[in-house]
Amino acid sequence: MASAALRVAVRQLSQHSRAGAPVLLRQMFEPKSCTYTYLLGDRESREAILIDPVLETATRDAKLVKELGLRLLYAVNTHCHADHITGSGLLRSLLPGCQSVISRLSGAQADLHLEDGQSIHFGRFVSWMLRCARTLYRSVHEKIFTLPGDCLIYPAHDYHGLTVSTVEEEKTLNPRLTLSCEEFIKVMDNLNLPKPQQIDVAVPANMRCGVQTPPS
Ligand SMILES: N[C@@H](CCC(=O)N[C@@H](CCS)C(=O)NCC(=O)O)C(=O)O
Ligand SMILES: [Fe+2]
Repeated sequence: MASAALRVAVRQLSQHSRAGAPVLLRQMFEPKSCTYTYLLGDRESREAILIDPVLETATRDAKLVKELGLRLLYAVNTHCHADHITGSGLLRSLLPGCQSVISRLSGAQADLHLEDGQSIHFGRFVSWMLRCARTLYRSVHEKIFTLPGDCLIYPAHDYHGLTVSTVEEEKTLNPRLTLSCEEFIKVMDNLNLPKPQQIDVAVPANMRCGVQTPPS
Protein backbone atom coordinates (compact mmCIF):
# COMPACT_ATOMS: atom_id res chain seq x y z
CA MET A 1 0.00 0.00 0.00
CA ALA A 2 1.39 3.46 -0.88
CA SER A 3 0.16 5.09 2.30
CA ALA A 4 0.67 4.06 5.87
CA ALA A 5 -0.90 5.06 9.10
CA LEU A 6 1.09 6.78 11.75
CA ARG A 7 -0.45 5.81 15.01
CA VAL A 8 -1.18 7.84 18.03
CA ALA A 9 1.16 10.00 20.01
CA VAL A 10 -0.21 10.69 23.44
CA ARG A 11 1.56 13.53 25.12
CA GLN A 12 2.87 12.91 28.58
CA LEU A 13 1.39 9.40 28.63
CA SER A 14 4.82 7.81 28.74
CA GLN A 15 5.54 5.84 31.86
CA HIS A 16 2.96 7.75 33.90
CA SER A 17 0.06 5.50 32.87
CA ARG A 18 0.41 3.17 35.84
CA ALA A 19 -2.56 2.63 38.16
CA GLY A 20 -3.24 5.81 40.14
CA ALA A 21 -1.79 8.13 37.47
CA PRO A 22 -4.17 10.57 35.75
CA VAL A 23 -4.25 8.73 32.42
CA LEU A 24 -5.69 5.26 32.24
CA LEU A 25 -4.39 3.06 29.41
CA ARG A 26 -5.62 -0.36 28.32
CA GLN A 27 -4.15 -2.26 25.39
CA MET A 28 -6.57 -4.81 23.94
CA PHE A 29 -6.09 -7.37 21.20
CA GLU A 30 -8.25 -8.66 18.35
CA PRO A 31 -6.73 -11.98 17.22
CA LYS A 32 -8.24 -12.36 13.73
CA SER A 33 -6.54 -9.22 12.34
CA CYS A 34 -3.88 -8.94 15.09
CA THR A 35 -5.13 -5.42 15.77
CA TYR A 36 -4.43 -3.61 19.00
CA THR A 37 -7.22 -1.38 20.26
CA TYR A 38 -6.36 1.22 22.87
CA LEU A 39 -8.62 2.61 25.55
CA LEU A 40 -7.37 5.90 26.99
CA GLY A 41 -9.21 7.57 29.82
CA ASP A 42 -8.85 10.54 32.13
CA ARG A 43 -9.23 9.15 35.64
CA GLU A 44 -10.52 12.45 36.94
CA SER A 45 -13.12 13.48 34.36
CA ARG A 46 -13.78 9.82 33.36
CA GLU A 47 -13.73 10.92 29.71
CA ALA A 48 -12.24 8.33 27.39
CA ILE A 49 -11.45 7.46 23.79
CA LEU A 50 -10.95 4.18 21.93
CA ILE A 51 -8.39 3.98 19.15
CA ASP A 52 -8.92 1.50 16.33
CA PRO A 53 -11.78 -0.57 17.73
CA VAL A 54 -12.65 -3.74 15.79
CA LEU A 55 -16.19 -4.89 15.05
CA GLU A 56 -15.69 -8.36 16.55
CA THR A 57 -14.46 -6.95 19.88
CA ALA A 58 -16.57 -3.78 20.11
CA THR A 59 -18.97 -5.36 22.62
CA ARG A 60 -16.03 -6.36 24.83
CA ASP A 61 -14.67 -2.81 24.62
CA ALA A 62 -18.04 -1.22 25.42
CA LYS A 63 -18.38 -3.51 28.46
CA LEU A 64 -14.95 -2.48 29.72
CA VAL A 65 -15.74 1.21 29.25
CA LYS A 66 -18.87 0.78 31.35
CA GLU A 67 -17.18 -1.36 34.01
CA LEU A 68 -14.45 1.24 34.46
CA GLY A 69 -17.06 3.98 34.82
CA LEU A 70 -15.78 5.85 31.78
CA ARG A 71 -17.68 8.03 29.31
CA LEU A 72 -16.56 7.26 25.79
CA LEU A 73 -16.31 10.47 23.77
CA TYR A 74 -14.71 9.16 20.60
CA ALA A 75 -14.11 5.92 18.72
CA VAL A 76 -11.15 6.88 16.56
CA ASN A 77 -10.00 5.19 13.37
CA THR A 78 -6.43 5.99 12.45
CA HIS A 79 -7.26 5.17 8.83
CA CYS A 80 -9.82 3.38 6.65
CA HIS A 81 -8.66 -0.12 7.56
CA ALA A 82 -8.23 -2.83 4.96
CA ASP A 83 -7.69 -5.70 7.38
CA HIS A 84 -10.73 -5.47 9.66
CA ILE A 85 -14.12 -3.85 9.95
CA THR A 86 -14.09 -0.98 12.40
CA GLY A 87 -16.05 -1.24 15.65
CA SER A 88 -16.71 2.50 15.74
CA GLY A 89 -20.18 2.27 14.17
CA LEU A 90 -21.32 -0.36 16.68
CA LEU A 91 -19.76 1.51 19.59
CA ARG A 92 -21.62 4.70 18.86
CA SER A 93 -24.84 2.62 19.07
CA LEU A 94 -23.80 0.79 22.24
CA LEU A 95 -22.52 3.90 24.01
CA PRO A 96 -24.71 6.93 23.26
CA GLY A 97 -22.65 10.10 23.19
CA CYS A 98 -19.73 8.40 21.50
CA GLN A 99 -18.71 9.94 18.17
CA SER A 100 -16.84 8.14 15.42
CA VAL A 101 -13.71 9.91 14.17
CA ILE A 102 -11.50 9.56 11.10
CA SER A 103 -9.38 11.83 8.91
CA ARG A 104 -11.13 13.90 6.28
CA LEU A 105 -8.52 12.64 3.85
CA SER A 106 -9.88 9.09 4.19
CA GLY A 107 -13.19 10.05 2.55
CA ALA A 108 -14.98 7.75 5.01
CA GLN A 109 -18.17 8.65 6.86
CA ALA A 110 -17.87 9.61 10.52
CA ASP A 111 -19.32 12.02 13.06
CA LEU A 112 -16.07 13.96 13.20
CA HIS A 113 -13.48 14.44 10.47
CA LEU A 114 -10.01 15.56 11.46
CA GLU A 115 -7.52 17.54 9.44
CA ASP A 116 -3.80 16.89 9.65
CA GLY A 117 -2.43 18.04 12.98
CA GLN A 118 -5.83 18.49 14.59
CA SER A 119 -6.22 17.11 18.12
CA ILE A 120 -9.05 15.56 20.02
CA HIS A 121 -9.30 15.98 23.76
CA PHE A 122 -10.33 13.78 26.64
CA GLY A 123 -8.47 15.66 29.32
CA ARG A 124 -5.16 15.24 27.48
CA PHE A 125 -4.16 15.71 23.87
CA VAL A 126 -4.20 12.98 21.29
CA SER A 127 -2.78 13.79 17.88
CA TRP A 128 -2.86 11.61 14.81
CA MET A 129 -2.55 11.71 11.04
CA LEU A 130 -2.70 9.65 7.87
CA ARG A 131 0.25 10.00 5.54
CA CYS A 132 1.99 8.88 2.39
CA ALA A 133 5.48 7.38 2.87
CA ARG A 134 7.37 10.68 2.54
CA THR A 135 5.18 12.62 4.95
CA LEU A 136 4.98 9.62 7.26
CA TYR A 137 8.78 9.54 7.46
CA ARG A 138 8.96 13.28 8.03
CA SER A 139 6.24 13.20 10.68
CA VAL A 140 7.93 10.44 12.59
CA HIS A 141 11.28 12.20 12.48
CA GLU A 142 10.03 15.73 13.09
CA LYS A 143 7.26 14.98 15.61
CA ILE A 144 7.48 11.56 17.25
CA PHE A 145 11.28 11.54 17.42
CA THR A 146 11.34 14.90 19.20
CA LEU A 147 9.46 13.37 22.14
CA PRO A 148 11.53 12.18 25.15
CA GLY A 149 13.43 8.96 24.45
CA ASP A 150 11.57 7.05 27.18
CA CYS A 151 8.15 7.98 25.76
CA LEU A 152 6.31 4.73 25.08
CA ILE A 153 5.28 3.79 21.54
CA TYR A 154 2.37 1.40 21.15
CA PRO A 155 1.84 -0.49 17.88
CA ALA A 156 -1.35 -0.70 15.87
CA HIS A 157 -0.43 -4.26 14.93
CA ASP A 158 2.27 -6.64 15.88
CA TYR A 159 2.43 -10.02 14.24
CA HIS A 160 5.17 -11.26 16.60
CA GLY A 161 3.59 -10.59 19.97
CA LEU A 162 5.40 -7.37 20.86
CA THR A 163 3.27 -4.82 22.67
CA VAL A 164 5.30 -1.67 23.28
CA SER A 165 8.62 0.07 22.60
CA THR A 166 10.09 3.53 23.17
CA VAL A 167 11.00 6.55 21.06
CA GLU A 168 14.68 5.79 21.69
CA GLU A 169 14.33 2.17 20.55
CA GLU A 170 12.47 3.18 17.37
CA LYS A 171 15.04 5.88 16.65
CA THR A 172 18.00 3.53 16.94
CA LEU A 173 16.65 0.07 16.12
CA ASN A 174 13.70 0.40 13.74
CA PRO A 175 14.98 -1.13 10.49
CA ARG A 176 12.95 1.25 8.32
CA LEU A 177 13.05 4.46 10.32
CA THR A 178 16.83 4.39 10.57
CA LEU A 179 17.00 4.54 6.74
CA SER A 180 17.18 7.78 4.76
CA CYS A 181 13.86 9.20 3.60
CA GLU A 182 14.43 8.04 0.01
CA GLU A 183 15.37 4.53 1.13
CA PHE A 184 12.31 4.42 3.38
CA ILE A 185 10.02 5.38 0.49
CA LYS A 186 11.55 2.68 -1.69
CA VAL A 187 10.96 0.04 0.99
CA MET A 188 7.37 1.16 1.64
CA ASP A 189 6.56 1.28 -2.06
CA ASN A 190 7.89 -2.22 -2.58
CA LEU A 191 6.45 -4.14 0.36
CA ASN A 192 4.41 -6.29 -2.04
CA LEU A 193 2.22 -7.45 0.80
CA PRO A 194 -0.39 -10.09 0.03
CA LYS A 195 -3.91 -8.73 -0.32
CA PRO A 196 -5.42 -8.47 3.20
CA GLN A 197 -7.98 -11.23 3.64
CA GLN A 198 -10.82 -8.92 4.69
CA ILE A 199 -10.10 -6.03 2.31
CA ASP A 200 -13.12 -6.53 0.05
CA VAL A 201 -15.58 -6.36 2.92
CA ALA A 202 -13.59 -4.16 5.28
CA VAL A 203 -12.93 -1.13 3.07
CA PRO A 204 -16.51 -0.65 1.78
CA ALA A 205 -17.83 -1.19 5.32
CA ASN A 206 -15.28 1.18 6.83
CA MET A 207 -16.16 3.88 4.32
CA ARG A 208 -19.57 3.72 6.01
CA CYS A 209 -18.26 3.65 9.59
CA GLY A 210 -18.53 -0.15 9.68
CA VAL A 211 -22.32 -0.26 10.00
CA GLN A 212 -25.35 -0.24 7.76
CA THR A 213 -26.78 2.97 9.20
CA PRO A 214 -23.81 5.33 9.30
CA PRO A 215 -23.79 8.88 10.61
CA SER A 216 -24.82 11.47 8.05
N1 LIG B 1 -2.50 -11.17 6.91
C1 LIG B 1 -3.10 -9.91 7.25
C2 LIG B 1 -2.14 -8.82 6.83
C3 LIG B 1 -2.72 -7.45 6.84
C4 LIG B 1 -1.71 -6.38 6.45
O1 LIG B 1 -1.39 -6.20 5.30
N2 LIG B 1 -1.20 -5.66 7.45
C5 LIG B 1 -0.30 -4.56 7.22
C6 LIG B 1 -0.64 -3.45 8.15
C7 LIG B 1 -2.05 -2.97 7.96
S1 LIG B 1 -2.45 -1.50 8.85
C8 LIG B 1 1.08 -5.08 7.38
O2 LIG B 1 1.24 -6.21 7.75
N3 LIG B 1 2.11 -4.33 7.11
C9 LIG B 1 3.43 -4.91 7.25
C10 LIG B 1 4.52 -3.99 6.92
O3 LIG B 1 5.66 -4.49 6.89
O4 LIG B 1 4.32 -2.78 6.75
C11 LIG B 1 -4.47 -9.82 6.60
O5 LIG B 1 -4.73 -10.53 5.62
O6 LIG B 1 -5.31 -9.05 7.08
FE1 LIG C 1 -4.48 -2.48 10.14
